[in-house]
Amino acid sequence: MTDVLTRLSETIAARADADPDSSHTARMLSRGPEKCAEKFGEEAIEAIIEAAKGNTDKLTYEAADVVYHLMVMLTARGIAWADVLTELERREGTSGIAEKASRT
Ligand SMILES: N=c1c2ncn([C@@H]3O[C@H](COP(=O)(O)OP(=O)(O)OP(=O)(O)O)[C@@H](O)[C@H]3O)c2ncn1[C@@H]1O[C@H](COP(=O)(O)O)[C@@H](O)[C@H]1O
Repeated sequence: MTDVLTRLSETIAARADADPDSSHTARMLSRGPEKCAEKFGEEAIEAIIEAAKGNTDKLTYEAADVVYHLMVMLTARGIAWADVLTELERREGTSGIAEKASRT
């Protein structure tokens, strides 16, 4: 059984050729990668505001918007969700503190 994020990434990829009048994803992708990046930034700021306020219900809702728009932005730049998962897997088990120390 595929997880919801993988299913969502597949839906977004499939919407690339869809009608922008009936698909929000197709509309975003038709506007180009810069607009997709701008929209991701707007959604991230909305999530930041709710996090700062401590409004947990709204933060959960905004977080879902952020994830969706992150995936749309990645798709607009031709990056597969599977590649992001591969990068996360590569990092698994490595502390961020240890990783940062190894850079210096
Ligand atoms: N997860 C989402 C999702 N999250 C948010 N949104 C849409 O993102 C839009 C954000 O609204 P805003 O008012 O902020 O932005 P906007 O209407 O584009 O306005 P502008 O910023 O362009 O002026 C809304 O229309 C939301 O419905 C999403 N649209 C689609 N999905 C998923 O994508 C699938 C495919 O959707 P379609 O591509 O629309 O078929 C759906 O089945 C869902 O699983």
